Amino acid sequence: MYEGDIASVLLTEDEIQARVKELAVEIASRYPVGSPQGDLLLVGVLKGAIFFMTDLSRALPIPTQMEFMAVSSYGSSTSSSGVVRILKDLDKDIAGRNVLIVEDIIDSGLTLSWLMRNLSSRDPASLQVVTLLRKPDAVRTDVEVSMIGFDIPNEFVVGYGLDYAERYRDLPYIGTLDPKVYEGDGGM
Ligand SMILES: O=P(O)(O)OC[C@H]1O[C@H](OP(=O)(O)OP(=O)(O)O)[C@H](O)[C@@H]1O
Ligand code: HPA
Ligand SMILES: [Mg+2]
Repeated sequence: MYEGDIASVLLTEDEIQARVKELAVEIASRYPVGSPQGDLLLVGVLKGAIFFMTDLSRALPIPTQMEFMAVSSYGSSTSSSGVVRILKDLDKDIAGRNVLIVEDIIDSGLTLSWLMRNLSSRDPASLQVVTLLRKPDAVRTDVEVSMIGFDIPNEFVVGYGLDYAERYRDLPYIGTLDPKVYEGDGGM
């Protein structure tokens, strides 16, 4: 599939699945069952986090509830537009809840810092973040990320939910995209 478009496999399906299980254990240790704030509320950031969210929630040994928010800042580019747009907001009020943002990747960190500001203004009891991937540039932003699956090099990656112009999300692994695919789009 996508013959010739993937330059290299960065994380195999097995590596991703093993790390998701470790993250689930880490998350469960932070949220005691039976808290007065109710079940942990996972907020998945669409569309990129779709597979991470569904795999993580099923690996978690504690009861969780799910909400989704859709935001976009990349569109058909390999660099952030710098403008975060809400395409779909949460359905429920998160005031007084323990909220865990589930992200696929923190790259420039712009989306997450915007999300943290937006969600903390809704008065959750607690607000933490788990991301599957983080790139080095994100370290320069001031957002505190509680749990990280993998730190990866500064290359545009696709697969396991991550897209380029809406393609490649359906790959079960994460790979780097051959630059010939995005040459001329003005991105990285
Ligand atoms: O740290 P940043 O530089 O802000 O990049 C990270 C964000 O960018 C991607 O979303 P995108 O805007 O591509 O929307 P998508 O999830 O629907 O693909 C990704 O899924 C993160 O949410
Ligand atoms: O490397 C990336 N790949 C796909 N989507 C992204 N959104 C931010 N960084 C990336
Ligand atoms: Mg995208």
